[in-house]
Amino acid sequence: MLAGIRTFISNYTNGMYFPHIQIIDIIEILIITVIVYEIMLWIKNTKAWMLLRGILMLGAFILVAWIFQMNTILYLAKASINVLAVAAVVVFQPELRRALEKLGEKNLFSNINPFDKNRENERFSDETMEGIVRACYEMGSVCTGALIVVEQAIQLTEYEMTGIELDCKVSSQVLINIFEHNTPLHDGAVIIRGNRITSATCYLPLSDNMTISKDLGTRHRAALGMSEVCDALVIVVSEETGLVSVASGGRLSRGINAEELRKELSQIQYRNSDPKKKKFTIRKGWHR
Ligand SMILES: Nc1ncnc2c1ncn2[C@@H]1O[C@H](COP(=O)(O)OP(=O)(O)OP(=O)(O)O)[C@@H](O)[C@H]1O
Repeated sequence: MLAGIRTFISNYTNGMYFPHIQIIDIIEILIITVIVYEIMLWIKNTKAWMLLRGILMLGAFILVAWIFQMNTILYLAKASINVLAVAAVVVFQPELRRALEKLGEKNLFSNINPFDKNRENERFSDETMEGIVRACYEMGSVCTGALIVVEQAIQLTEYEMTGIELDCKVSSQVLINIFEHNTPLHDGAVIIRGNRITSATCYLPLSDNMTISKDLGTRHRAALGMSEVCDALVIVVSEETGLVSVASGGRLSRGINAEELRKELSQIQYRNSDPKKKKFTIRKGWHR
C-alpha cells in the first residue's frame, strides 16, 4: 500500500525541481510579503492608486501595440518610459515623502519595552487634553470656528512660521480667547506642541481631495490637507454647524462627540502608542 502511494507520487514528481528551503528563506518570504502588503496599502490609500490604474491602462495599450506590431507606438513608449518615471516621482513627491516619514516614525523596539510608557514618553498631559476637549465643545456650542493642530513626531516649524509666535500653556480659556470672533489671533490655525501653544494664525496646506463633501469649506479642507502632509491630529470646530471634526492621516471624521475626541487625543498622548489601536474609534463611516 505504502509502496503504491510512493510510486504514485514519484510518477508525478519525477524530474521536478524542489529547492532546499531554509529558515532564512522563510524569513525572507515573510519580509517581502509585509513589504508588498504595505506598498499595496499605500497605493490604495493615496493618489498612487490612480497612478497604478494609469500604468495598467498604458501597459494594456502597449500590449495591444506589441501584438499588432505597431512599431512607431512601441518606439515612442520605449523612448518616453524614463521621462514618465521621473514625472511620476515629481507628481507623487508629497506621497513618497509622507511614506518615508511614516517609515521613520515607526519605532520597532519601543513596544517591546513595558517600562517605556512613563511620563517622559508623554506628549501632553491629561490637563492639556481636557483643556482642548472643553474648549472645542464650548466653542462648538456657540458656533465659534476653530482649527487646532496637535503636533506628533513630525515637527511643524515650517507651518508655525506662517503664523504669530506664541508660547503659552494650553488651557480651554486661552483657546477660546484665541478663536474669539474679531480678535487678532482668531483667523487660521493654532499649533500645539506638548502642553504649549506655539503659534496662532497659521496657514495650513489645503487638500485637493476631490471626494470631500462639497458643503465643507476651506477650514475643513485645510485640516484635511495638513493631515495629508504630516502625522498631526487636526481638530476643526465648524463656525456654521458647531460640529467638531478630526482629521488624521488624510481622513476626516465629522461630528464626533467629546468622548471620541478624548479617545483620539489619548491615542497620541504617548509617543509609543500603537497606531493600529487608533482604528477602533473614529474610522466608522463619517469619512466623506
Ligand atoms: N489654509 C488655511 N489655513 C488655516 N486656516 C484656514 C485656511 N483656510 C481657511 N482657514 C480658516 O477657515 C476660515 C474660513 O472657513 P470656511 O467658512 O471657508 O470653512 P468651512 O470649512 O466652511 O468652516 P465652517 O464650517 O467653520 O464655516 C478662515 O477664516 C480661516 O480662519
